[in-house]
Amino acid sequence: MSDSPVIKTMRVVPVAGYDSMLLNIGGAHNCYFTRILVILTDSAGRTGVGESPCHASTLGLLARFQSQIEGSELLRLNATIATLFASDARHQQTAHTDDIHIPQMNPEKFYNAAAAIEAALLDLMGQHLNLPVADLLASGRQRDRVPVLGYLFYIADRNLTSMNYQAGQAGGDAWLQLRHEKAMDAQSVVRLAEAAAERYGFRDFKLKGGVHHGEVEVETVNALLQRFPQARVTVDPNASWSLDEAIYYGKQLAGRIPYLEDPCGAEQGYSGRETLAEFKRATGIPVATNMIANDWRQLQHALQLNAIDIPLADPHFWTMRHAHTVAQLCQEWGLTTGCHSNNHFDVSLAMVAHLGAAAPGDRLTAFDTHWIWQDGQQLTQHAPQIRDGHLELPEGPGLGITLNMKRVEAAHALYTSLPDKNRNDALGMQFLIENWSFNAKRPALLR
Ligand SMILES: O=C([O-])C(=O)C[C@H](O)[C@@H](O)C(=O)[O-]
Ligand SMILES: [Mg+2]
Repeated sequence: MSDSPVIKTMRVVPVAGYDSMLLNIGGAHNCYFTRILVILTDSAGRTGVGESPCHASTLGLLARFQSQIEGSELLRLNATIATLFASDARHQQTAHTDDIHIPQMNPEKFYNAAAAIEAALLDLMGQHLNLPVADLLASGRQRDRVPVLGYLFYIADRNLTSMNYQAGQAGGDAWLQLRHEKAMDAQSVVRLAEAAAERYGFRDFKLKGGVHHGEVEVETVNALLQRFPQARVTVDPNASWSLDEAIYYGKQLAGRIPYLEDPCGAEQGYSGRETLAEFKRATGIPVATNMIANDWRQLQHALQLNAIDIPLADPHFWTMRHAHTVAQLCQEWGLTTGCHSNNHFDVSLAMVAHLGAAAPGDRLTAFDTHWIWQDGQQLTQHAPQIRDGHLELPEGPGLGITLNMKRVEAAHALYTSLPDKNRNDALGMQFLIENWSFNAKRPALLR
């Protein structure tokens, strides 16, 4: 394969940006969030990039993989990725998950590392072939824009902390201001949704639950539905409700929401897959998950139990190509394709755009993205755009993005300056509730 470009360098750049004090079952988002960029250069003088969540163990894995990537032939991408999988057999024994802020979950970050490398290789391959990455995924490009939802959070009062949360821009766009301000009740979440809809044109919303008592979160969903009667609104309590509670709240929302996300989880010796199956039978509400079907083995069990309808296959914890395979499976087996997200920069936004653009069929639920909380902090020359409730596929070959190296170096300098580089949502939460600690079965404010 002498005419293949060869990977010359692999640079791993941890980067940081700013976040709002967003509440979830794991606590409060820190004022900083961290990510990893994998930047590859090849012998044709091109640069490819991928992004992943940041964790010390992911950085360790990437350092280990560097010698397998440098010197490899771009056109042997399949073999290169297979070698990574073969070199890390442990990933097959442990369920992986994105939820790095939830302490008991597995810290093994193999998939995060492989996903960032694979995305960077696909970016280079697309540039080499003069094709967008969406055309390299097995179904090829199906659409030029992907429906995305407005991801809403309750926001704690940053003034109660000594942390470096940013203030909004007064007098400008309402979203850019409100996303930094306290929003702890239904009315202020509706105001946030209005501002997000005005800026991005959303017709779908997801409320991050697992924060207040379930009654309050149902009330917030009701308020959103009342304000946006045509919208698809849902809530994700991250399995903090018991099965009984989930059925109780589910029956209140049935018929008015398109699906519920991880309404309950493992309890009393039953797995989350088993309780979700019971929830579905009791309420008839479709179930989405990013907690209990995160690898092929978990997905198989979830489907055998008929526990889920929408596997939210995030390319960062499946890899882009495996997430696309999940989308194909959804298409063939009558499930709905969706995608989970964490905070991210615009390289991840481009990865999600290409995945969504290549997902086959029309049973696609609006994809998650946290980007609206990071909008303005892009690390590329032109970030992909969200307009009219859709994420637009960037133009050009590969991922269609070009890094802004000045911004990347600044984000790396910010990362280097941070005392605590792994995500820890308990820190901010302890300003609100003394000695607060994580409990998988309790919403964050119920202590
Ligand atoms: O759908 C989910 O479970 C998530 O988005 C997990 C995230 O970690 C979310 O809870 C967050 O960022 O606070
Ligand atoms: Mg979720």
